[in-house]
Amino acid sequence: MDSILVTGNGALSGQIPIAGAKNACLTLMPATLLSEEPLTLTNAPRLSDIKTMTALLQSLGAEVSTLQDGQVIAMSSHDLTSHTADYDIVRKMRASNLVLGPLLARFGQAVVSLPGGCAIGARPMDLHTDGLAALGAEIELKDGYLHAKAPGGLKGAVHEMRFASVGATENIVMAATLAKGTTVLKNAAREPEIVDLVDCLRKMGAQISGEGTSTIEIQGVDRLHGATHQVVTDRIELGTYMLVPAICGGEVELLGGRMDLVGAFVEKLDAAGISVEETEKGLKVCRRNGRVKAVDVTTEPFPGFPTDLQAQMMALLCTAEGTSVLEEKIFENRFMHAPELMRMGANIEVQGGTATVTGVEQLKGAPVMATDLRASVSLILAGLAAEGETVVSRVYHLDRGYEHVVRKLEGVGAKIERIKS
Ligand SMILES: CC(=O)N[C@H]1[C@@H](OP(=O)(O)OP(=O)(O)OC[C@H]2O[C@@H](n3ccc(=O)[nH]c3=O)[C@H](O)[C@@H]2O)O[C@H](CO)[C@@H](O)[C@@H]1O
Ligand SMILES: C=C(OP(=O)(O)O)C(=O)O
Repeated sequence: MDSILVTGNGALSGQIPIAGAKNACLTLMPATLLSEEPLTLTNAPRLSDIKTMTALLQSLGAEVSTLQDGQVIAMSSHDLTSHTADYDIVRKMRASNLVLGPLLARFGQAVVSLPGGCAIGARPMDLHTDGLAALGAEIELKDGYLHAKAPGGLKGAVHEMRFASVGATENIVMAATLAKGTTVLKNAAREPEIVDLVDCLRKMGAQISGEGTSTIEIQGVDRLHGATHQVVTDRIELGTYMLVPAICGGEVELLGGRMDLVGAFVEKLDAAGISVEETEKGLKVCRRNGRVKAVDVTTEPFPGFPTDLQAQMMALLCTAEGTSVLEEKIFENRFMHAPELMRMGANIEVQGGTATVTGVEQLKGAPVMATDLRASVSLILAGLAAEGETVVSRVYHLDRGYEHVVRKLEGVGAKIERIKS
């Protein structure tokens, strides 16, 4: 298994291009199942998760090809040969469950493995199935698989979710595009990836309003057609690289960065003494003066502070002046990076969903292990700021969500290399 060697190298400056969003692309790809005409995505990120979704769609009989070094994904679901998302694929990647809504809507049947849990916590699907049942689907659990059918087609309904789940919103909205009549989804998720999905569905002929708010209304149509759509900027990759000058010093411009994607995160950076400025090409970030200040952070659904940036923010706060309290409210087990950061000299106490971080003057390089996607990049950030060498093992987690991480960080002066095993 490959590892990454990082050697602390002081302040880092330059530009980093930001890719299309993994979490948007992984919901846009299953949208191809809603139409027999081709769907083309541009600005796709080059990630192993995208390859996993490609394999899943191909296992259903869809044609998927990647062009322009993986940045364009051309898909066609004219004839499908299967309606089953196999456990072997779903257990690798929870986003596989996003084929449920589209398959059910267009074919009236779907068999999708439950994802089970992962390193960060449980990944239940009750909110997805409750919403689809409200649209008339009959769903039962057999052998670890959800067997869903809607022989007479789905019917629009008013449905309120008890929690604004991103995945459930995506499945329900996609299913409702082909349902008979109007669906009103209340307490819907407001994440930019939902807005991007709705933009794409609208290009395919769907009639939807209210995306980006808590109430989304979908007027079902008989069929959707082909479209071409550009994947929105990855706000999590953006936030991650915004932390490079914050933790190391220097000034970095994030090409393609947008303030509206990272509002709550920028507020916390500002309180910590980091300046973020809009430029013609994106966002420019640098430390205002001296050491970063401690700040308290609570993860929340959008527009709150994202759970997917909590591990990276913790790496920064390990070096801050004072004590910060981080509360993780989305996933019950998302502090696996804390003990690894402590191997680098960080002072962190974890109790349940709360981590108390008292900043230290200097982190020290160490061999550490990535336990999940965002944990792995938090260890790289810590390694960039640490004295000496840090070796991050199990980097296959990183490949799920960060394209060309070595090249991007070398571009701003980091000493980083991938060690092939
Ligand atoms: C609200 C939130 O921050 N969602 C994040 C979540 O999306 P993802 O779609 O994976 O998860 P959800 O938005 O559904 O929310 C997660 C929370 O809801 C609970 N839950 C979810 C579905 C369900 O049917 N029943 C249920 O109880 C989960 O146990 C968890 O506590 O992970 C993605 C990858 O990290 C992030 O990009 C999303 O921003
Ligand atoms: C945890 C993540 O992804 P997934 O939900 O696909 O596991 C993530 O993007 O940080």
